[in-house]
Amino acid sequence: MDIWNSVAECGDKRLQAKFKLSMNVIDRTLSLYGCEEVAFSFNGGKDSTVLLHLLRAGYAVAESQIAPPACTEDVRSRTQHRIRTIYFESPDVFPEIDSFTLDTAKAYDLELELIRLDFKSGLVELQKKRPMKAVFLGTRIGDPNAVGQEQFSPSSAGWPAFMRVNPILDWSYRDVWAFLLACEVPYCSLYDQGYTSIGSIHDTLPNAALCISDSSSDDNSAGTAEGKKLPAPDRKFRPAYLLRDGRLERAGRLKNFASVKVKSRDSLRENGDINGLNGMNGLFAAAILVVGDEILRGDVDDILGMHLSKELYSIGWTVTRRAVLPNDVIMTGGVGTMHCDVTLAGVAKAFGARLAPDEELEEDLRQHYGENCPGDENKMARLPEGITELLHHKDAAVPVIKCRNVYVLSGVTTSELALQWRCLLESAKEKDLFHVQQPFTSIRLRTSLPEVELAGPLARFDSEFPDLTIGCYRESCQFQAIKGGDSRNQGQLIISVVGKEPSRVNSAAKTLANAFPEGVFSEMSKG
Ligand SMILES: Cc1cc2nc3c(=O)[nH]c(=O)nc-3n(C[C@H](O)[C@H](O)[C@H](O)COP(=O)(O)O)c2cc1C
Ligand SMILES: Nc1ncnc2c1ncn2[C@@H]1O[C@H](COP(=O)(O)OP(=O)(O)OP(=O)(O)O)[C@@H](O)[C@H]1O
Ligand SMILES: [Mg+2]
Repeated sequence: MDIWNSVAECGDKRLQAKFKLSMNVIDRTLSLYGCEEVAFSFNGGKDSTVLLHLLRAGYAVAESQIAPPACTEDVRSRTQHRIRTIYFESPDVFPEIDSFTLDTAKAYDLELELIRLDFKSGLVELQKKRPMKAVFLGTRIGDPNAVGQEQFSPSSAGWPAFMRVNPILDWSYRDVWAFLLACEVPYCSLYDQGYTSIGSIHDTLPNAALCISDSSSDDNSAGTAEGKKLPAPDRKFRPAYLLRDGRLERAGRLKNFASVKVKSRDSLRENGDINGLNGMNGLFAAAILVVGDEILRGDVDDILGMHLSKELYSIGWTVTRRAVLPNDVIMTGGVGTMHCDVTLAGVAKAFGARLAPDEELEEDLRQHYGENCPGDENKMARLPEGITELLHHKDAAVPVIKCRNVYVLSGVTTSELALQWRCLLESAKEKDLFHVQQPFTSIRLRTSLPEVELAGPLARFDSEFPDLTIGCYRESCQFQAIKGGDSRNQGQLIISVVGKEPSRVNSAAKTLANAFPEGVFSEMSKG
């Protein structure tokens, strides 16, 4: 069956959506540059195999001008252009990959150019001999060299000039296999032997998560590449399409096993490693960003922000800032149906990451919303690439989204927020994300004394108890104003003494009370 029909009939909506977008990229490229001035970079890997078949389908339509599904690849064989294909040969490549590439080129009548130079020098030579305006690549998000790339990315500075076109940039590991299996196209035999991403013979092994004889890999939905045992040569492996957790795709690449680095203080800070940093300097501080025009307008109180402040305070963390931001403060992306799309775009921008579809969150949202999921085109499930972890909890319908040291909570009522907070704390404990600290303790004293009488003694206590935070504010200015009084001199003063050591807090409160006649202060109830 041809590609268009196979995808149309596979019943996989997500794959169909990805396919549509990719075909659009291919169509735009061919319209822009023409078949003559583009090339396909093919190396026999699974990603470039997917791309090959997308290109076959795309060229067929572009050249025949017959709309799918009437236009099949058979029609293409009667059209003029063979797909110009470049393959950089290397002595370090697996023989299976090499022969699959050559056999496939023959089977689909590709116009193959073999290059025996490194990528850069090879491309320089190619541009001299027969220039290309654009090159199709099977780069996908998550590939080390995908960072910063879009579907259309000009070649980097120092490289010959051409457009890198990445039609399957947003495809997940699962999408790749769904496509190859649905279209029943041949792929390199190594993938049936447990290889999930193929580099050179020196850096690639079958994926330990697919090892049959290793009991630790029976459930490959969890765990990371680092720390997994190297597979012994006599072990048997399941095929690549059975890897359930796409995040383990590169677990068989040797660089992964060697990459347990000693973290420097700078790298911890750069990566927002809150555990590491806090552990070193003893500062447990958080900032809260609340997004909502209605709060800025004064229509709604920032109840959620207050709630979170109290929760953080109750686990011994200091809140250094609580900022309320307008919904449109973040200008990149955020075209989804939910305001949290905007928030995540902001987080991505702050960390210099791009938003990419996340199949795990897509699945969560699908389960939560069922058929009514507004994230039809994966818009709601776009997460900052490479820095995001989803924290699932059995009691919460949607996970907390962790982007390095930023936690995105989506609760919109205090009870939803309270539930998410509890789930977050439990996940934090289980995964050792951040530490619950000794809680703060506080005493609040109310007085009718005028400010001038209090100012001197308070300043002295402040320096006498440097480990405590001593504050003073007027009670309920808002209340006075509503009643129509002059709020400046009305309402009692509240003195708050806050610290971690209850004995110190008590002692400060007593010292203060003793400095004035009896009965001047009354202690307020907690809360
Ligand atoms: C057709 C083609 C174009 C490339 N263009 C660039 C480029 O513009 N900038 C760059 O840094 N690397 C470029 N590369 C190199 C790749 O980003 C990457 O280094 C390469 O795929 C090697 O991956 P590996 O080291 O995992 O084998 C290009 C590679 C190919 C095949
Ligand atoms: N030797 C090569 N010759 C031509 N193109 C290449 C070569 N190596 C990489 N590429 C291009 O870079 C893309 C990304 O390579 P990558 O290794 O990530 O994917 P893949 O080889 O297709 O699949 P896998 O991840 O399973 O190895 C390829 O799809 C291909 O377009
Ligand atoms: Mg590869």
